[in-house]
Amino acid sequence: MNKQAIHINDTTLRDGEQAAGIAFNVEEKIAIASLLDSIGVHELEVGIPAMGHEEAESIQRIANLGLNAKLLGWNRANLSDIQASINCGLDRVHVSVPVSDIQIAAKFKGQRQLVLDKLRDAINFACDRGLSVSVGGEDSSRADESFLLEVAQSAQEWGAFRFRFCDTVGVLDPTTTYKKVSYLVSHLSIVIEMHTHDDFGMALANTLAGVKAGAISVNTTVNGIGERAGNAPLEEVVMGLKYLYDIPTGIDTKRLVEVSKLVSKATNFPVLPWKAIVGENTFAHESGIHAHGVLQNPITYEPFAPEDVGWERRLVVGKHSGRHLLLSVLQQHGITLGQAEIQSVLDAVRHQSVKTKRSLTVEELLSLVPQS
Ligand SMILES: CC(=O)SCCNC(=O)CCNC(=O)[C@H](O)C(C)(C)COP(=O)(O)OP(=O)(O)OC[C@H]1O[C@@H](n2cnc3c(N)ncnc32)[C@H](O)[C@@H]1OP(=O)(O)O
Ligand SMILES: O=C(O)CCC(=O)C(=O)O
Repeated sequence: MNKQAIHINDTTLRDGEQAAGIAFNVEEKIAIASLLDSIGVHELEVGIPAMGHEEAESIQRIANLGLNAKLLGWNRANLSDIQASINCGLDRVHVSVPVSDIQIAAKFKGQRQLVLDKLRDAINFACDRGLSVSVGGEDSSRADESFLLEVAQSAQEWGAFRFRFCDTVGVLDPTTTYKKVSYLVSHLSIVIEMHTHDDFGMALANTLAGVKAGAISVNTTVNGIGERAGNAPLEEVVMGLKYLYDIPTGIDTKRLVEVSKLVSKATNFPVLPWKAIVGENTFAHESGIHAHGVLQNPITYEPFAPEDVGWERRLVVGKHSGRHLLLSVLQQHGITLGQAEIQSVLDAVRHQSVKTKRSLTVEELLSLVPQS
């Protein structure tokens, strides 16, 4: 596999915000864009200029920040959408066309030729105005492969610099993704970008499979927010590339938790504790056997060091804890117990944990230690 650095095009501010129930205000969009830029994300899909009003204002204000990241506006294959992007001060536009017959029937009267005509007009309009044009094949995964290739090759010929392969309803698995993306890569000279959804929990796996097949740009969202089950999470893609494929992104991974917290607050949706990379349990150890291993060597139960993403390791006492963890925690508080005493504290910990349905605080643990 080619190990060239992968380009991250984060769409938290476009597809991420399309999640039902999420609506960022201007200040939140600016704060998210600025933080993503400061950790080194290469490109930001900042929104949909054709929505007008507050959305256009936030895009305009982000464009005026002078960020290092390239900024991209999402557009339908409509000249008025592209004009709205220009009016926001963007010089890079993404033009989306439906490519599966299911989508073409719903949007373009079932006419494949209309897809090509509208795309050609949109690319010409944008290129004539000096814009860089990225093209997206909506529902690429369910499209007829020869028509998908025809659209992508036409986009390349008309001047697009990139083609986005969209698994719009998240129906691919990694093997199929690899085959489909390899086919496109072998017939195109422009960059292929992956855009995946998590309807079957495959968004990360399919993004990585696309990279393996030769895609060198990927669409992500912070915490995986996005339409329905969401998109490929930024934090998972960056850490997956780094540790599973040894592929650099140049992103400051130590701030991924900070980014996750900002976006979680702005969305008003909490991150689940067991969410990969950024969930608060990802470096918490309670179970006896795990804690025993981690106390000897953290790599027994951690794939990488917590500091790598901005977390700290937590050893917590609860229902599944064992003697070694208990002894270690108590020792930190100057308490040494014998075998019989430690077993009775452990029994009390289990009882209290079930009663309160959570781990114990240190104070609660200490209160269970018999006074000598
Ligand atoms: C897979 C994706 O995520 S695609 C991105 C989807 N994102 C969103 O929809 C969020 C933002 N959307 C919006 O604010 C609005 O839908 C707008 C401003 C884009 C359009 O709003 P409205 O004019 O009210 O139209 P509405 O959303 O009801 O319908 C969509 C229209 O776009 C057309 N359309 C859909 N996709 C495309 C496309 N790729 N290129 C051109 N036209 C398209 C539809 O056929 C329909 O056209 P019609 O009005 O002539 O029937
Ligand atoms: O960019 C496109 O073409 C569509 C992107 C998208 O959000 C999707 O297909 O899920």
